[in-house]
Amino acid sequence: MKERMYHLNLKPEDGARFALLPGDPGRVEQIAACLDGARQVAVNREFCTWAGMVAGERVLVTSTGIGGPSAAIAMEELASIGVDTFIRVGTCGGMQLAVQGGDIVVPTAAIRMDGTSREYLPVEFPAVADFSLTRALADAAEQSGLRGHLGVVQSKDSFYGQHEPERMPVGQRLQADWQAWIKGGALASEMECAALFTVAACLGVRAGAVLTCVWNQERQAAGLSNPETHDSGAAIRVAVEAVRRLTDGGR
Ligand SMILES: O=P(O)(O)O[C@H]1O[C@H](CO)[C@@H](O)[C@H]1O
Ligand SMILES: O=c1cc[nH]c(=O)[nH]1
Repeated sequence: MKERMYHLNLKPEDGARFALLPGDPGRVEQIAACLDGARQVAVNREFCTWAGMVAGERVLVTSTGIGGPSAAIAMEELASIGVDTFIRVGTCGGMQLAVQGGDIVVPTAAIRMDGTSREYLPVEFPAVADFSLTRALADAAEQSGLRGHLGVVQSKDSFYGQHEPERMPVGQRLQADWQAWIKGGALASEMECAALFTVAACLGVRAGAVLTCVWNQERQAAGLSNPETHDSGAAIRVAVEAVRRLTDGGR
């Protein structure tokens, strides 16, 4: 029998062309429930993998855990068993006032404030989502009827550096950068897109993402209503519909 992947515990014969990548292992089963004939394939550390079918195409669902290092590991090991199309199905916090809890965000690119992507390519190299994949995600999001946003997201390594920067010795820098990202139009903040888009460029595979906005700290600070949601159902449906569109001749 062939060797299993060191972290994901998958065998080469478990491979597929498509992978859906939530950060949270708790989201894997919810995504798998939208596939045909899904079953669990492997579990190790934060990496839980199920496999099922969409429009006759085998699709893997693998959790990446939180942050760039484990997301890069998941992408590397999945690519080594044949995955060439990756869709992160994640969550984010809104930065622009128009991006509210419950909205869908489809990233076109990610600000590389993470550490992992810098161990792949110099920081001047942009972390860009695959165009055909992003178009399929944006079309599927539009069809969903939910409020959706297409644009740049910010990827960082410290969740609490985002939410409590004033506690950090480098807080002034974090806050100044945060305001600059907002002025530049960054829609939302999350933790994996920059690593995934950069590693995908290095591996010659496609990567995109669809994110559920869970809340918006800027709306809170401005005294505006700040609806909060932890339901990723709509983003999951958008991701599965995008896979369907890509398997229907969109490649
Ligand atoms: O819900 P997931 O996909 O994990 O995404 C977001 O949630 C985590 C932080 O709470 C980070 O991984 C961030 O990117
Ligand atoms: O505010 C948020 C919400 C989700 N994920 C993040 O990284 N930040």
